[in-house]
Formats: sequence, C-alpha cells, structure tokens
Amino acid sequence: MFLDRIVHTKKSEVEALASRFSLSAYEREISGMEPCRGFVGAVTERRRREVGLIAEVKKASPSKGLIRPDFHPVDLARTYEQAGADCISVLTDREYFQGAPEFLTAIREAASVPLLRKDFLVDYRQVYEARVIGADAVLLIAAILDRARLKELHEIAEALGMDVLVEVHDERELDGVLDAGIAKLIGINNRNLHTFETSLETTERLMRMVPAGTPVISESSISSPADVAYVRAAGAAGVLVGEHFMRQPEPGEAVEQLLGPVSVR
Ligand SMILES: O=P(O)(O)OC[C@@H](O)[C@@H](O)c1c[nH]c2ccccc12
Repeated sequence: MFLDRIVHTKKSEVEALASRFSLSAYEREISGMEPCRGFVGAVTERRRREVGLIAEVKKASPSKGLIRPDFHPVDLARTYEQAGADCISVLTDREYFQGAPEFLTAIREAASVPLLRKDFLVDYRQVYEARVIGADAVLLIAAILDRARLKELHEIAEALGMDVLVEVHDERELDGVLDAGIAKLIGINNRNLHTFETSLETTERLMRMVPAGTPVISESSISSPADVAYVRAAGAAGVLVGEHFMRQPEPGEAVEQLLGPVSVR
C-alpha cells in the first residue's frame, strides 16, 4: 500500500538525516534565521480574496505520474505570488513527487509569501530540517502519525516559530486532532491517501464536525470555480490546489480563472 511504502521510505530518510543531525547545530542555525512569515495569518485574516489560496508547486505525484514535464519551481512560485496566491506549498519529497528541499530554499529567496513544506514528516528531525531549509509551516498528516507523535511534532514546529497545517481525511482522524488540541488550521484532504480516490464531499462531511472559528483548508482535486464555490459553501476558509495549475500552460492565468482577481491589495 502506498502510504506504508512512503512511510518506509521516510524512515530510511530519517536514518540518514539522524546520522548528520546535531540539535545544537540546527538550533544555532535557526537562531540566526529570519522569523517565519505567518502562514495561518496569510491564508486567513490577510488573505487576498474571499477564499484563501495555497498554490502548490508539484512536478509529479504517485497517483498521476509526471504532471508538469517543463518544471521550473522558482518561476512557478513567482507566478503564483503575482497572481495573488496567499501561500505556496512546495513538495520536498524526491522519491514519489519529484520534489526537493532545495526547491523550497530557492523559492524562499524569490517569493515573499509564506511557504509550506509538503512532505511526510514522521520524526522531529524533519521538523528542524523544514525550518532550516526555509519553511514557514509544515504539513502533519494524521493518517500516518499517532496522537502522541502528532502532538510532539506540532509542539516542536511551533517552538521553532512555524505554523502547522494538520491534515485529516476521515471522522476518526479529525476527532483525534480535535481531541489533541492541535487544530489551529485543519486541512481536509479530499483525496484518500490509501486508495487515491477523491471526493469533494469529504470536505462537506467533515466540516460539520469542525468547531466554529477553526479555519479549514480544502485540499486536492479542486479544478473549477464550481469546485471552489462548493467547498466555500461548505465552510472552507481556503483551498490548496496543485495539479490543476500545474497542467495549465499559464498557471498564473489559471489562478485568476479559478478564483477571480484579487479583491484585497
Ligand atoms: O494536486 P491537487 O489534487 O490539487 O492536490 C494538492 C494537494 O492537496 C496534494 O498534493 C496533497 C494533499 N495532501 C498531501 C499529502 C502529501 C502529498 C501531497 C498531498
């Protein structure tokens, strides 16, 4: 199964990271870095449209294979920013998504919106690494983390100044995240990471369990203004869109076609 395979890959990546990881060296490096750009604020209070946008830089995926052969991460990020994306999500997984941590670092120099490290984090060292490579926020996926680990990684991310997008796909995961008290920004993934099936109804269904005032990002398989309107009506504060933009010759135009012009400058 895909998720088991990927967690297996991540464990071996963590072993390699552990062999060069020094807590004091990472802490020293982080203490000399600029503070994080607030990710949650950018996609909620400071968002530039009625609906917040996290635009994703994604070359390939395990479900779709190669999505964008002519892939220039820094240009894409600039284009997204100019088109009024509130935040940018950068896939840093090499093996399954053809991403790279270096993409995120390069984008950090070229764009000023907050960046999400999109990867499968299973260990605290990867959270330190996220901060060092230039992330303002990390994704934590409830499907691969037990509650204690979710809390641990969440706490470390915040201690390092980052925000967290906590991703859920079903009622049980959402329940656990709410219970753990780490639901500051919830991502409802419309894609089941076990079967790759997608349904926007996932957002609609789970949204009903989310306490009022907790912002929700609807993630995956959003490709038309009608999709955006649907998840908006269900109560989502924002959307996370990758593949749809990556398939268009002009991703910046695609942003405006999907979401309209920016309403707040
Ligand atoms: O490309 P899409 O269908 O617009 O989806 C983007 C994003 O939601 C998706 O890449 C994603 C959501 N959760 C993840 C977890 C890991 C890797 C990738 C993802």
